[in-house]
Amino acid sequence: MLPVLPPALLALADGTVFQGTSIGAAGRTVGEVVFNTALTGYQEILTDPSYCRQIVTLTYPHIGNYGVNVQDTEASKVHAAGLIIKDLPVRSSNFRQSQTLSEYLVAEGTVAISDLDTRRLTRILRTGGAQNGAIVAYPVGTEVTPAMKDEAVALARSAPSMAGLDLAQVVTRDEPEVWTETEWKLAGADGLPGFGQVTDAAFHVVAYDFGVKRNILRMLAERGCKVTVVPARTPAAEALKHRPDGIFLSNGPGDPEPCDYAIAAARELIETGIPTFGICLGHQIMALASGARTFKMKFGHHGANHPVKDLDNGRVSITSQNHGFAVDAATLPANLRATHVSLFDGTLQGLARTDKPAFCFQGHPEASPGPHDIAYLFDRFTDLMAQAKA
Ligand SMILES: NC(=O)CC[C@H](N)C(=O)O
Repeated sequence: MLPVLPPALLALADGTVFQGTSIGAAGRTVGEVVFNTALTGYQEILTDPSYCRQIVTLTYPHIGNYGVNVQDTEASKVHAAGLIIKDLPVRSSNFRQSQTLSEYLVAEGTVAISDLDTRRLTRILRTGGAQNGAIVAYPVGTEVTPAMKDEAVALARSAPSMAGLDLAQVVTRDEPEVWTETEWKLAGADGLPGFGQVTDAAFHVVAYDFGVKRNILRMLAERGCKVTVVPARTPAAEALKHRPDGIFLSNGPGDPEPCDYAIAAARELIETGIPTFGICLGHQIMALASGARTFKMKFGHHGANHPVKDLDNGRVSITSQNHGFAVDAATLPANLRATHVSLFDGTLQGLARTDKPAFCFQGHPEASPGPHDIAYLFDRFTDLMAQAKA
């Protein structure tokens, strides 16, 4: 006999209510509901700090097939406000599995819902744009009433709008940390699976943690960087005390515009001429620091198969994406040029300063999860640092 599962509701601020099954922690959650089209990588998505205050709908129907493991986490905890999926397989299997997805969600206190029509939900979000929502998970056997649905809609409407929210301060760290761990390999230097360590670092990078993903730090370390990860509010003068060869501006949640402390630090650091690389929120912060503007997109880009064109050589990369804001191409100052563009909607994907060794990318070259086509941007950063040192 199949187990009786606890009921759950997903309510959207527009009044739409879906009934499904709770597959995570009991309780309630609110956030901006977005959809991600990646086929795999749910653990990396859940733990990506950029999803703070967002409830993620995964459009791929079977989620949980390979459980979760110790290595694939992008941060020390789940950051997504909630998870929405179509179907949780009864069994999961993988040689690295340490928990099932459901066990993990319960342990992390993450409220999640399955067994609802995620295609219908995605169409609502795509047509009307991302909107706030709430998931309410009830105890087994609860009879869901119309009053409970009304209450869930009211909860969805109580969530603040993402526009104007500085969430980098919410997810950043308190103290600096030195990072030396390289990428996970099936067979490392000793022939065993595991992460490596950077030895004899060629470069020292100061990385601003606005919600940094671990794979970014690993890809920097893999390329010979010792990374000092610093809190979001670190003033430029403080960062310079580390005598960095390069400055990295990380990804992160929320609206870039209110992050005035980060914009000011980035402006000052880029001015020094130290090579600077920004990813996602870091790209937006570099653009704002250079005088461009950002705007809130209708439903953003969240997936692992977005084609992006490199305007310098025409090369198209399939990329990982997760952003709800973008830099307005019409506002670029004379010293900021477009280097990459999305082939989905023509929005800006990459920028470079014409007067300083600083560049940035809107998508996720660390691709965790996702394809590695555009990992060359990390090499561009180490090349810039090598040139500056020579
Ligand atoms: N992944 C990110 O860094 C996202 C940046 C920003 N929070 C956005 O939604 O656009």
